[in-house]
Amino acid sequence: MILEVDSIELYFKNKPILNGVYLKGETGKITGLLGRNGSGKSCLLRIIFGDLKPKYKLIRLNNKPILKPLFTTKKINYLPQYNFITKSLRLKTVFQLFKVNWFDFLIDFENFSRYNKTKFGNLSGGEKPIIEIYLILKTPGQIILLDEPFNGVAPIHITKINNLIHREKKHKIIILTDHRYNEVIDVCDNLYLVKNGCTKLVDNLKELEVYKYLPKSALLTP
Ligand SMILES: Nc1ncnc2c1ncn2[C@@H]1O[C@H](COP(=O)(O)OP(=O)(O)OP(=O)(O)O)[C@@H](O)[C@H]1O
Repeated sequence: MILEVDSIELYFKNKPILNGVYLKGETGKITGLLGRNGSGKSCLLRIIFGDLKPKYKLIRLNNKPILKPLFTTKKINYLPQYNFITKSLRLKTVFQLFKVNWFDFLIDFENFSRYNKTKFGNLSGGEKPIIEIYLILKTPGQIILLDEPFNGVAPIHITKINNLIHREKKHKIIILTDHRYNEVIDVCDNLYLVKNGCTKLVDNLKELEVYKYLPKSALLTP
């Protein structure tokens, strides 16, 4: 499946945020969005999900225009920047509600086994997104949007999440954004830079410095 987002124009009051954005995601590929704070990455994900209505947008799936919000089609799962799981629910109940296997989760994240009766709200700031990312990736849906999945997550768990994303991408379109650019570069097949309201497909990582998203010499040398 191919998802294309085209000609997005978004304003808040009269302030232009996005203007002429194009983005493409494909099954089997992970697409990354990089950009400075406030460049419009989260807005773009919300426009794709369908809960933010821009002045103009074109969204196509396999070349066919999609006119209703994608979230109404059950094809798409979205990880927002805020925690979306009810704090008072115990983890085992959360997994039951999402119809995701708790014991499969423990194969990847064995140190959560002690938490099966713990309430979601009692997890640490970095543990909560691990649960939410896992559920978003494992719930049926062919398009996955992840807004800052690595935020607050320890490096060892980022590696596990990246492995999981790699496994899931075989039958999904995955689009993610995060400021941990090394991790984004590492996991993504395609990268876009969001700048001045537009997207630029990044052909060469050096462009991230040229377009002043990264300071000079920030890229890790092999
Ligand atoms: N509901 C809103 N009303 C007015 N302005 C908004 C609203 N939501 C977002 N904005 C503005 O739109 C711009 C883009 O916001 P967005 O959250 O998409 O940025 P971002 O690239 O995701 O930033 P960050 O990397 O800091 O999360 C910002 O200038 C923000 O202040």
